[in-house]
Amino acid sequence: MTTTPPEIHRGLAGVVVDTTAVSTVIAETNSLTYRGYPVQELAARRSFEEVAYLLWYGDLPDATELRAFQARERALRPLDRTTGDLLARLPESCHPMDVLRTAVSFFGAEDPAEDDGGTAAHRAKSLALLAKLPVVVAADHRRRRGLAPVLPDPGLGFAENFFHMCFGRVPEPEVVRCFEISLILYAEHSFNASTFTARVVTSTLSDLYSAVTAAIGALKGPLHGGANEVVMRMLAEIGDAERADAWLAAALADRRKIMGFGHRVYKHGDSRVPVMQEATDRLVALSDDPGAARLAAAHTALREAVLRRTGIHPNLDYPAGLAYHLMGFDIPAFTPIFVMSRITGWTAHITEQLAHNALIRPLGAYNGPGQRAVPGAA
Ligand SMILES: CC(=O)SCCNC(=O)CCNC(=O)[C@H](O)C(C)(C)COP(=O)(O)OP(=O)(O)OC[C@H]1O[C@@H](n2cnc3c(N)ncnc32)[C@H](O)[C@@H]1OP(=O)(O)O
Ligand SMILES: O=C([O-])CC(=O)C(=O)O
Repeated sequence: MTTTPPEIHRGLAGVVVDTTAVSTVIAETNSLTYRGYPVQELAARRSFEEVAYLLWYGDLPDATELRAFQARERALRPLDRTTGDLLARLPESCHPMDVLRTAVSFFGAEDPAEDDGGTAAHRAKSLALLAKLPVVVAADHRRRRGLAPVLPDPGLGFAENFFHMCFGRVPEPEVVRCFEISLILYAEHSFNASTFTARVVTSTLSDLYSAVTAAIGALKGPLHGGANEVVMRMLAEIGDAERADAWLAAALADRRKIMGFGHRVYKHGDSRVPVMQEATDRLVALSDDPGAARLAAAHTALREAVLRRTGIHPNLDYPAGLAYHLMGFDIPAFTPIFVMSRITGWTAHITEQLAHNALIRPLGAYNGPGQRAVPGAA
């Protein structure tokens, strides 16, 4: 009897695995909406806190709802002593994403309601993670510079407070706004690899912390969120616009992937790039660092060269990588900043998965040796 071989979808490319009401990515029109709102309009008119509320509750908050939401987020920021001590013991040789992954796992171990999968419990845990993750990232950023942590300031908004905790000061409002735009653009992107990871873990009825811990692990990889760090290392290596094309030619000849370019869904440009690129251009114009214009020129030259030689467009990590450098953050903090934002999308999907759960368990087509006897067996 002959059987038809199963159709294989490596990397689940093009496979629709479920419905979602959180966001939609329409590759044909390069568009992205969160709960129906175009992300470009949210980035132009709304705060990151409003976008977090939108992703979790399905609609934008009114003024009273926003005030209450902000007050709760600000009150949840401080870390307890045990968490601070644990994180301070991690080796500085580990990547800051390892620190975040450990922190979330520890938050779960400490939470007596860890296994409470109710919507109210999920919302409380999601908000606590939104509030606390920036404190972990900032303390780790300072530790690597040999500096003591700066406590969160409940008088400051989410984006301003992060600068305050990293640098002990808040930069000019335009810089804070560019940062906030990056957080809004990074917040959610449908069934990307890290969100899907969170949904897979949730589908076994495991807890929210386990799902987020796994999602952090997935985001760390350079084919996903880790690319924003590689973008900046690549630009530093290229240095000057004149070297971009030769650098690219050598990288392509080595069959290396150019980080910050290409996308599984968008094949004609990432819907978020124009907004982020504009924000990055504003940062270059604001910068008094003489190196900023040189790096920006190399950034443009590489983008043009990649498009000319391969036809591949940049993704969000390409402008965001340069933007975070211009804001003063150290490269290893770039992907953790992505986590501070994507925690909103991940947790919205975890809640959605749980509300209509089906265990995620695909099939594999076996291509190993045929059945054989174990040596020594009768
Ligand atoms: C926020 C985000 O997570 S956005 C994504 C961030 N990741 C990156 O920037 C990493 C670099 N990019 C890539 O590796 C890829 O574009 C991915 C993984 C993001 C998507 O890739 P896929 O949809 O799986 O496409 P795939 O990797 O098969 O690429 C198709 C072809 O384009 C080429 N290609 C795609 N992206 C790149 C790139 N960045 N540099 C060089 N070539 C590339 C591939 O080599 C492949 O060529 P081939 O058909 O001759 O083998
Ligand atoms: O959608 C993807 O595959 C990756 C991405 O851009 C994101 O997660 O923001």
